[in-house]
Amino acid sequence: MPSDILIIDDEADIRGLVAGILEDEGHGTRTAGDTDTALAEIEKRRPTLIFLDIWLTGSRIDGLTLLDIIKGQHPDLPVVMISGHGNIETAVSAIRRGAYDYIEKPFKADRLLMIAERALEASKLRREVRDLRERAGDTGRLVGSSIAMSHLKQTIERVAPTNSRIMISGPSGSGKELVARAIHESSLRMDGPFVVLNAAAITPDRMEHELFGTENGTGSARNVGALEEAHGGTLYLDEIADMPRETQGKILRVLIDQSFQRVNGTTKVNVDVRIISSTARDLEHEIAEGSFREDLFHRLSVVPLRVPALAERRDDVPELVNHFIDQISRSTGLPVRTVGSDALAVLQAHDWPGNIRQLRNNVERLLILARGDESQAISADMLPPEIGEMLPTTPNRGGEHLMSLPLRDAREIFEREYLTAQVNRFGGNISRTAEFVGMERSALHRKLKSLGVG
Ligand SMILES: Nc1ncnc2c1ncn2[C@@H]1O[C@H](COP(=O)(O)OP(=O)(O)OP(=O)(O)O)[C@@H](O)[C@H]1O
Repeated sequence: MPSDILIIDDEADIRGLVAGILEDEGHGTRTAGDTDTALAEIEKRRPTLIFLDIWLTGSRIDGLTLLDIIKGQHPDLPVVMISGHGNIETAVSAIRRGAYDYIEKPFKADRLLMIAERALEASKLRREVRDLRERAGDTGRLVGSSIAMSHLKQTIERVAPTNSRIMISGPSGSGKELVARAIHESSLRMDGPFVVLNAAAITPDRMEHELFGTENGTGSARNVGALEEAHGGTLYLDEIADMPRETQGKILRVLIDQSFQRVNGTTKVNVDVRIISSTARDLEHEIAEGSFREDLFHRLSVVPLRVPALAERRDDVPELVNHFIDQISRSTGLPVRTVGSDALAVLQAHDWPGNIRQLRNNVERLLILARGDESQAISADMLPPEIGEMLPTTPNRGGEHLMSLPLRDAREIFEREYLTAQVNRFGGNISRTAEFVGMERSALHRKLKSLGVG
């Protein structure tokens, strides 16, 4: 993105000089000779960097007051003060008030460019860190207050500080990795690394390289493996059932010895790592089949923890939907939409075989594809067909969904639609209709009257 630098100085030749130097290096510039023009320029579009003269003769307010206003409105916008020889102290106090740096007149072109580039880089990094923090903090939060979820959160709090090995089981996409992260975040190792090794995504011949690292024969690591990287923290072994049997034996040795050797290595590497494993498969079955070592299972599964499928905690669906809408719109810039109660009812009734991951993907798709006015709630008829079609709908009611109505109202709508269609089908002949639908003629008459049909 091109930079857009605003230069605020009461002296036209200084403004011209600074703008010239910056433009020669490809920066975009704007200038302002007084504080009101400056505020108007900032209002027009937020610049990426500001050079601000401390002494502004002929302006309504002085440079420092303008700095306070800018920092109040745009705390992340870097401001570099331009100071004369006599007011270095003021420049220093400006830094205390939030300025990024100051440059003293007369200045060399190199120094001006260096300060500008450093300020732009620092502000870019700050923005990136904030985005990452926001995203990390957000994805790390376990959303849901259903009984099943509250239970899970309580268990996490209890087991997190204990350091014991945990085996998390649960269907794919149910949140096992998020649970492992939550355990790490509330453990005494929270300042250490959280390393993920997904056994399902690594070919058996690469597994030991990834887990133990490699050595070049001289005793030092060529590649550091996941175990070594996780020293002082937590190693999350995702889909542990996919570990080759031979590697299982080696992991068992690590658990017993608290040390291992790198591939092609001679040195003994000592590590202090807490292992959390996960499985979407039934490990007892894998053990019976002979594909998973029972002794390793018992070592890894000191505390077994089960993450329920989304279908077992449908109460969480509305909260999750709103959480994902916020999260997705923040990271993609898509507008935040509300979801109507009819659509929520359908989402809640769906079985979600792909669990929370599938729900999240559908929310994302909804936000991208949702038609209509942004301020209008997303209704049931906007849902992807495979979600909505599994449930009864009322085709002639403009998208209103039966699932959003109490039984009495839903039944009335259904009866009206059904009987109207049957009466039409028999050309208005009530006797034939009554015979087909299995009612007495007189009872059908009364029914049609009460429903306002005919
Ligand atoms: N309780 C929750 N609150 C908020 N987001 C959640 C929750 N559970 C899961 N998610 C989100 O759902 C997605 C899938 O979760 P995760 O990767 O933890 O599932 P998993 O069970 O480890 O999946 P897999 O079995 O495929 O490895 C992620 O985007 C995660 O952030």
